[in-house]
Amino acid sequence: MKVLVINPGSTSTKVAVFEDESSLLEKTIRHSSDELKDFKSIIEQYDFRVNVVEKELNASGFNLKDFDAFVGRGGLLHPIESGTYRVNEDMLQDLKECRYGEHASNLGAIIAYNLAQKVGKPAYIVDPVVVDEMEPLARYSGLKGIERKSIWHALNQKAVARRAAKDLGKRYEDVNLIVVHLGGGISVAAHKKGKTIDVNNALNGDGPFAPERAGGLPTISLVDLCMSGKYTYEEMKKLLAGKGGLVSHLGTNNAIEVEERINKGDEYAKLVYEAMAYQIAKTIGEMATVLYGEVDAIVLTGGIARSQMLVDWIKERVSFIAKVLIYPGEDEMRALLEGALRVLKGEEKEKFYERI
Ligand SMILES: Nc1ncnc2c1ncn2[C@@H]1O[C@H](COP(=O)(O)OP(=O)(O)O)[C@@H](O)[C@H]1O
Ligand SMILES: CCCC(=O)OP(=O)(O)O
Repeated sequence: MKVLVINPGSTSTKVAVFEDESSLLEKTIRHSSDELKDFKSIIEQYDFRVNVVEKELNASGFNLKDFDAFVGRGGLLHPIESGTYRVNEDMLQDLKECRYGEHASNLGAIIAYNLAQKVGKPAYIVDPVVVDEMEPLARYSGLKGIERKSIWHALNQKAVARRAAKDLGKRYEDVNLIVVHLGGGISVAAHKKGKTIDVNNALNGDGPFAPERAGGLPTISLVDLCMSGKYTYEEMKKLLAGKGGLVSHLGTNNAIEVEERINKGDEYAKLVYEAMAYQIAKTIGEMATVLYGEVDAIVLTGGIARSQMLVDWIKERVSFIAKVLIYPGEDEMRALLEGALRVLKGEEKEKFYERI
């Protein structure tokens, strides 16, 4: 069975082809903040991202007719349980309207579906960024009517958490982990015996700043900026998610470039990068309290977990809590494949998304 996997992230588009469990192609195409800056919305990026996918397929001699199924990273829908969902009209409508917000992952289902339609095959998403297992206490903010939301790297966090539990010689359902995904956005989650009971909103809300996200901000200063007349509503949203974090301070979403600058003696770049590590460590500390200090391991994953510099800064501050395990990069492409295969092989029932 041949499956095409499409994973649009905020700083990259990842494309993979699998024949059953074997990988035939895995490509990551990175997008600089400069390259994406002129798109007014995520949906406007559709042609650009599809071209990226088609170019990779053509270059490697694949044809859409070769595929039995298409699977995309799942985007901003209403909160749902973990699983493999068949892409349907209800889902497409919410994603196209960006009813629950804008993020590159909204394009995963749309691209997978449109390519699948051309050859009459099914399209799926697996564990989208809105998988919600938060406990009631975690949902409260200090303002009635504003609820904390579970928007995170659910797909990779779940896959890597299972791998870490296995490496600890235990089942995922028997361990407590704090998992940190270090990507264009950063999510820090408390996994308690197989359920993610709390996580920062990696897109907009709380938690550390990230390569292209502002993270938690002093509220009155934020209100002042919103009311200053300098920015429209749309510009303000883009400032917080897209032009925040490293992009805001250093003009780039590329952590490798930041490290190059630091190695050449850029002191400001070093301060900003270390401040990001500081905020990540602080959020790990918060999640340790969520787990009453009973933490089997802290797990660092995502693209920036490849950075020795950032990992060392985080380790210095959190190693007293639990051992730190590093899984650089991500398992998202294989996790998407496995979710689709479970359904295609009849091992699991496909789920259907309904608009509410
Ligand atoms: N070897 C590396 N050292 C430091 N940072 C890295 C390395 N490889 C990738 N990155 C950074 O990881 C980030 C992207 O992470 P990734 O998980 O692929 O992101 P996303 O899926 O959110 O686009 C970028 O800032 C990129 O520069
Ligand atoms: C929308 C939450 C997940 C996220 O931030 O993904 P990226 O790091 O790919 O932007």
